[in-house]
Amino acid sequence: MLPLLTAQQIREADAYTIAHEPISSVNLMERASKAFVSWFVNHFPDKRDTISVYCGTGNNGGDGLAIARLLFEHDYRRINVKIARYTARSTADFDVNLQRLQAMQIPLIELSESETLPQENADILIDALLGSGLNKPLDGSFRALVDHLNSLSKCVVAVDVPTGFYTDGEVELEGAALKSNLVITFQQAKINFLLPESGAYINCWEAVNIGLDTEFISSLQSPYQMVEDKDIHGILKPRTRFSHKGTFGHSLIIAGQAKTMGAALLSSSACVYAGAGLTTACVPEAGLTALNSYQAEVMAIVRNEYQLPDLELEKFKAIAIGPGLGTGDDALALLQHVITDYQKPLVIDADGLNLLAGNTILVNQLPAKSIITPHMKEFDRLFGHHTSWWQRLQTMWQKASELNIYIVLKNSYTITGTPEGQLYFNSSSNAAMAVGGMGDVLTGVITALLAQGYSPLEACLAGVYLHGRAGDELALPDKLNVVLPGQVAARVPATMAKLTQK
Ligand SMILES: NC(=O)C1=CN([C@@H]2O[C@H](COP(=O)(O)OP(=O)(O)OC[C@H]3O[C@@H](n4cnc5c(N)ncnc54)[C@H](OP(=O)(O)O)[C@@H]3O)[C@@H](O)[C@H]2O)[C@@H](O)CC1
Ligand SMILES: [K+]
Repeated sequence: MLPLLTAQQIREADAYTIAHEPISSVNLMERASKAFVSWFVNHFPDKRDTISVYCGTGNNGGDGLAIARLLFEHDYRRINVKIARYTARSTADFDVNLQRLQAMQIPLIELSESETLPQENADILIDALLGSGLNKPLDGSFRALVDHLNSLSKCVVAVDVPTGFYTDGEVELEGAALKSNLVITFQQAKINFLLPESGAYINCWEAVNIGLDTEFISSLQSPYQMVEDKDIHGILKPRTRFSHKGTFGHSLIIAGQAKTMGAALLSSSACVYAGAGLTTACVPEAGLTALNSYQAEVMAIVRNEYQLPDLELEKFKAIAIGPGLGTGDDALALLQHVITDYQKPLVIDADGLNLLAGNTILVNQLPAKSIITPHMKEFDRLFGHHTSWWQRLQTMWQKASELNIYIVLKNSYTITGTPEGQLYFNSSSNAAMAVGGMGDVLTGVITALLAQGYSPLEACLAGVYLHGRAGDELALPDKLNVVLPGQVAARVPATMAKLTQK
């Protein structure tokens, strides 16, 4: 796991590395700038590009000055530097790098508050105005400069953080930040890069290693963690010889109505592909033919709207309820039945969540360690309206612990909130997976992992990662625009095989 740090913790990690490696802060700045430049030259190999480096007078600006010098040394000769001298203060490392730069043949101008904004003819703008030191929304000259640069629609590459963008805490929707095509960020992703609001400012980001002390970073108490490939390798176990269908558990998926059988088919099929020993789907009679022809491996319990089916709940190792279930009285009665009579963690998705919304009594009765898998709207229906994703994180943190459940909030970087107060960001998946039915597949995968004896936390982390990674393997090599949920389900066994190879 990679702990994700707040701006304050990043400063602590910088200071710790400087004191204990030891390395001088100006040399750490040089190392960070070199890491930026190595990535930059690979992405922008054309040395005839004209480049303007915009620098503030803090350490982010110091990086910008070092980057300009290093790029010049890499034979990028059509480079110029513009320093926004909007305050009399500058950092010592900025001053050192200004002296180093002045010894070179690089055109440099200083912008003062009263000056009109500069003409800009460069192809690429490097943004080193402000970084993680941002402590108030942009206004005055910085705001005017950022608005001006945004209006030019140039290719912007930000150093560490786009100017004006908060790395953690609420992203002000009205606030201005410099929109960047690429952010080359130091050491690790910043928390807000992983929240949807960043989409308006950051097209893509890349973290480059600058050698901050990783042991110290791991020792910092951060509720925010990034799940990596190696973590899932550590969770998923290969199947052993002499295992049989009983080894991998019997799961029950309660889903579908006549018109929404697709959700039941996708979730139960994904459960089969993700390795449950046996899968039974509880569906209406109208869906039986579809179920039998779509996925022969799934058994059925037929239900009608007038009486509760005899489910024999205790014989199932894992139960999921909700995909396409509807929100009628019969669905509510079923949900009440499984919540009150099943003694193990449940997986609840889609209409199961819509039924829970506003039903505080039922929410409070959820079996301990149950897993709910809302998307943003379902989350808000359950826990109230939120105006930002940062707020949602705080609610998730609070509710997961209060209700003793796992909350899997689906998004580009799906977040799993735990009763212990951790928030895990998933690192797989891609935009081609934004298709209806993808969540039903995730429900099936998580349920299958529970049935196989993985703990609820393992089932959430591995299920979410596996699902996203299967989608990546399908979409990324050919840059596909769309992958279908059924394809993702069918891909899961191959992805799982890779993640269980030691
Ligand atoms: N530390 C290290 O070892 C390493 C750090 N590195 C680099 O340092 C960067 C962080 O540098 P930094 O802390 O100097 O802050 P930076 O972002 O340059 O801002 C400068 C000053 O601007 C001010 N300010 C804030 N908000 C403002 C606003 N809205 N409008 C106007 N002014 C505003 C505020 O000063 P204040 O106004 O509070 O006096 C702030 O201090 C980091 O992103 C990375 O690039 C790397 O080299 C690796 C090693
Ligand atoms: K910046």
